[in-house]
Amino acid sequence: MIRIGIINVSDRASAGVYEDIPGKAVVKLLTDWLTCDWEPVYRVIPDEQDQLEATMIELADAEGCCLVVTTGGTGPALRDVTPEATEAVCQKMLPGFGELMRQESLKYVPTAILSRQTAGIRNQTLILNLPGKPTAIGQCLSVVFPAIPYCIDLIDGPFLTTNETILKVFRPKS
Ligand SMILES: Nc1ncnc2c1ncn2[C@@H]1O[C@H](COP(=O)(O)OP(=O)(O)OP(=O)(O)O)[C@@H](O)[C@H]1O
Ligand SMILES: Nc1nc2c(c(=O)[nH]1)N[C@H]1C(S)=C(S)[C@@H](COP(=O)(O)O)O[C@H]1N2
Repeated sequence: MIRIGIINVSDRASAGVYEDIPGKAVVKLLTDWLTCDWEPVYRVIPDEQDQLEATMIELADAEGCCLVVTTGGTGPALRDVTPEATEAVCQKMLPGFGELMRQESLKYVPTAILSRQTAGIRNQTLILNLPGKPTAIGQCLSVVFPAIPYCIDLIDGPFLTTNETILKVFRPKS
């Protein structure tokens, strides 16, 4: 079974102050888009770098997720450490993901440039950061997702398929 990790990184959501809306939004989008069998491995944790790194490692190495999507903690605030945690656990960074998501987000908010969201590879797992704003989830994920299945092919992960009438993926012809 294909497994995809979702980590909602938020002090307030993890404390139950508000609902983990961004994490649930990721699950909903993937459910709508993916036609292959998959299951979410879901976590809600505070903005603590040690805990975030440990959770990313757990989902990648122990839970076998081919993709781990984080929400929140990408901004300039003191407690925002998601990109640092991502860099710490990845062997390779893929800065194009952050560049494209910021470019897309700028169509909606001038504060898009405040997100340091990035992506990287840990062994056979792609780790991708999204901002915590619930409205940012679809805006960011839909613009980068067309490249994600091929990225996972390149790290010898499972073959992801989508409903092409909703979201078309791109795989270069060999
Ligand atoms: N579940 C949610 N419901 C409503 N708004 C949310 C939710 N999650 C995030 N947000 C909004 O997105 C912003 C950024 O999310 P993020 O999770 O990074 O929050 P934050 O301000 O760093 O604080 P916290 O870590 O306590 O969530 C929040 O300030 C809030 O406005
Ligand atoms: N698409 C989109 N991107 C966005 C936003 C948004 O509302 N929509 N908010 C921005 C703001 S205000 C901040 S501070 C940064 C970081 O958010 P985070 O700390 O929740 O990850 O994301 C930015 N990117």
